This record gives sequence, C-alpha cells and structure tokens, in this order.
Amino acid sequence: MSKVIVSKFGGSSLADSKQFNKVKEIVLSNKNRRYIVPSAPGKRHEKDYKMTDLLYLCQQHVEQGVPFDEVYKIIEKRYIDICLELGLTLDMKTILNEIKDNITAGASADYAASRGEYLNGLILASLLKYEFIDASELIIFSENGQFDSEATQKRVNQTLKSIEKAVIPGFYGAMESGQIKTFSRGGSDVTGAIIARGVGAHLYENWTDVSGFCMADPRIVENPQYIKKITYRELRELSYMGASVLHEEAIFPVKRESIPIRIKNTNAPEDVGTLIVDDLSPVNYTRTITGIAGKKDFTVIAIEKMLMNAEKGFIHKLLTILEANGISAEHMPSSIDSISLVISDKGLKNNIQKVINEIRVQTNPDSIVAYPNMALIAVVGRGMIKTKGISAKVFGALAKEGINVRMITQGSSELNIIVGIENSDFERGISVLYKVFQKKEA
Ligand SMILES: Nc1ncnc2c1ncn2[C@@H]1O[C@H](COP(=O)(O)OP(=O)(O)O)[C@@H](O)[C@H]1O
Ligand SMILES: N[C@@H](CC(=O)OP(=O)(O)O)C(=O)O
Repeated sequence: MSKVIVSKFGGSSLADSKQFNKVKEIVLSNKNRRYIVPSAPGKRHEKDYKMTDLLYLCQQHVEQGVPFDEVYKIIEKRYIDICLELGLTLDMKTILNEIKDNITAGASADYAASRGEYLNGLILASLLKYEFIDASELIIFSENGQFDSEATQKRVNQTLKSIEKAVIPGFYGAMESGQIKTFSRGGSDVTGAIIARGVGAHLYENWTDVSGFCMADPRIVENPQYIKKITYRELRELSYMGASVLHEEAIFPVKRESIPIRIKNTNAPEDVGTLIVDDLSPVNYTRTITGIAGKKDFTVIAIEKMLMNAEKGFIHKLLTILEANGISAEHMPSSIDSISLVISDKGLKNNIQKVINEIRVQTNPDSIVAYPNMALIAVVGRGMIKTKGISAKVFGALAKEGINVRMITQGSSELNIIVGIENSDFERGISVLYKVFQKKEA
C-alpha cells in the first residue's frame, strides 16, 4: 500500500502568492502528499494583519452596530491579489460578497473566522488541482459545541477513502445543524492531525516558518538549537506552556495511531525539521532537557490555614468555588498548612475579588493573598528522571541572575519542573535557563 502524507500549512506559509507557489512546489514534489490542510493567510511582515484577526474584527463591528467595510476591503484585497498573482480563474469577488452579506446579516464569530481557511482552501485546491472538501462536511461538533472525535473519524475515513487527493481547510467544522464551529486559535494544527488519523497517514507534516521546534522560543533567545526528535508528551508540555509552533491538542489524534509528526519550514524545505514520535521510541539522552517554554500573566492566590491538612474537604471547597466561577487552576502547589492556586488572568476574567471573597467566606482561612503579574516557565525533558541536579541547575541559574522564584511545581511524571516568577523577569528567565541547558551533557 502506498504511503500517505497529510501536510498542514500554517498562515505564514500561505500569506501571499509567493508563499502559495512555495507550497505548490513542496506538495507536488512528493506524490504521497495527498491531503493538504491550509490555514488562513498570516502576517507577511511584523506589522501585517492575520486574516483570522480581521475576520473576527468584522463580526465584532456588526455586533456593535458599526460598519466594517474598511476592514473587509483589506481582506478582499489580500485574497483577490493572491488569486490574480497566481493566475487563477476563481470568482473570488462573488464568494467574498456572499461572505460579507452573511457577516452583515449577523453570522457568528466562528463562521466569520472560519472563512479565512475556507477561502485559502478554495485557492489552494485550484492551484494544486486537488479536490476541495469543505471541513464542515468532515469535522463534526455536537450541538453543545464539543468536538465529536469518533463520529469525525468515521466521516473522514468514509469520505476520503474514495478521494485520491484533496484540500481540506483547517480550523473549523460544523454541528449537525450546519452551524460552523471553530477550534481554539491555532486549531488548523488540530484539523491536520484529525485528517492524518482519519486516513491512516504514515506521516503528519506541519509546515511553518521555522525549521523545527527550538529548545526555546526564537523570539526570546537568539538562534536557539533545534530539537531533532521529541516525544508527543514532551511536545505537549512545551506547546501547552507557550511554544506556539503546534497546538497542544494536535497531539491526541496522531498519538492514538502512533503517527509521527514532522515540523518543517516552507521557506527552507531541505532542512530536516523536528520529528515528534511516540513515547516508546528511543530518545537521544545526550541532552537531559528537551526544551524550555513559558507563559506570562498568571495570578497566584496563596491561602494559609493552620491544620489545613486535617480539615476534610478543604481542597474540594476551593475547587467547587473555582468551578462555580468557570475557572480552572493551572497548578496547586501545597504544604501542610498552605495551598496556592495558580490561575491564568485570561481564565480569571477580572473575577479575582469575587473568588477571594467566596474563599474567605466558605473556608475561613488565616490569610489569603493574591499575587498578580506572575509568569510560569517549564523546563521539560524525558531524560530528567534519570539525571541528578536538574533542579539545582534551574534554581542556581535563576538565583545567579537575581530572579526570585515565587513558586515551584514538579509533575509526578518528572517530565517537567515549573517555576513561577515575576512577569518582568520572564524573558531573562527563559534566556538564562536556555544558556545553562544548551550545552550537550556528557
Ligand atoms: N520553541 C519554539 N520553537 C520554534 N518556534 C517557536 C517556539 N516557540 C514559539 N515559536 C514561534 O512559533 C512560530 C510558528 O508558529 P505559528 O506562528 O503558529 O506558525 P504558522 O503560521 O505556520 O501556524 C515561530 O515563528 C516562532 O516564532
Ligand atoms: N487561522 C487560525 C487557525 C490557525 O491554525 O492558524 P495558524 O496555522 O496560522 O496558526 C488562527 O489564526 O488561529
């Protein structure tokens, strides 16, 4: 049986006609690249717009009763220019008018955002001469908006088994009612992984603007080392903690079938990139740390109460309060008489005072203090478990740099150490940790 590759191209790979031509060359250079998943056009340079952001903006204008013609003109120009420069005969103007009418008539934010991928899918299918399959026919969400993995798997398998080559737009699907639903931002990576599982691909390629996964964010550290091979679990930890190359949920569909992922660079296709493999595969242990990633903007709620450990149901009460407020705690480091709730500011949505009051009333603590402006940095590596002195290296490096560590947690899998520091120390923290771990261990 011939091998099948599913290739997802990110927004940076499809930002303009020049990038589309690179994508065409890549796809056509390997006949196994049969199912292609495009994102919406991304930024062409630092100050440029992402089409997805502009489409959300149009919908918000309608919601506020403000005209959105000026924003829509930017969107129209980007797509029409791409079509003209590629010499395609697609009637882009008519399709764009239809979408504009729908947004004007009050279409949902998910519908508006999804059109970025929809339009790019039409263009790419026409350029490659591949069949266009709308993601709304393949990716199924239940009526309460939950992604239905098993129904989707069946649908993808059934539909694509008779289609030799297809372009399927990323980022969205639909409910049975036909209503469009998107994944969270960056979700085309998830679509690619779902299609890879559905067609039983032997490889899921994720094409972007970097030659693989770096040991640290290249926007913070200059020329960080690339990771040649990484396990799904390590990658998930790094993605979740802010390494935005791959959506953290893109792991699940491919992990189930042990389909490897390769991160590749559209601008340097000859570079090997990063291979993401199953946890059982041998990993190169010459490096104890695989990568470092982090996120800013957390609040830590520190609660102290004498004999907390003896009070039955204390943690249950805290979690019930968070749940009632629609909040989840990222971490909960604790000692005998104290516990800290680490919550992202995005999740907290300005509810801090309300949550603190409820905790005070329902648990009667000795003290409760909120520490805002915190950042989390995770040092991740499967080799960690076998190596002494990793934590000493982490804390030593941060101390030497004069960075105060406000919180520490280590996952029970010993796959990571997470430290909480001030937002203002974040970039310095990442850089100094990269410096101590970049050298290869003996
Ligand atoms: N550890 C990391 N390794 C590589 N890139 C990273 C890392 N952390 C963050 N990034 C950023 O992720 C970007 C690629 O992801 P993204 O912008 O979503 O690309 P795409 O548009 O192809 O989907 C890179 O340009 C880089 O700035
Ligand atoms: N276009 C969507 C989905 C996506 O995955 O985009 P990208 O591949 O450019 O990260 C977004 O901006 O969120």
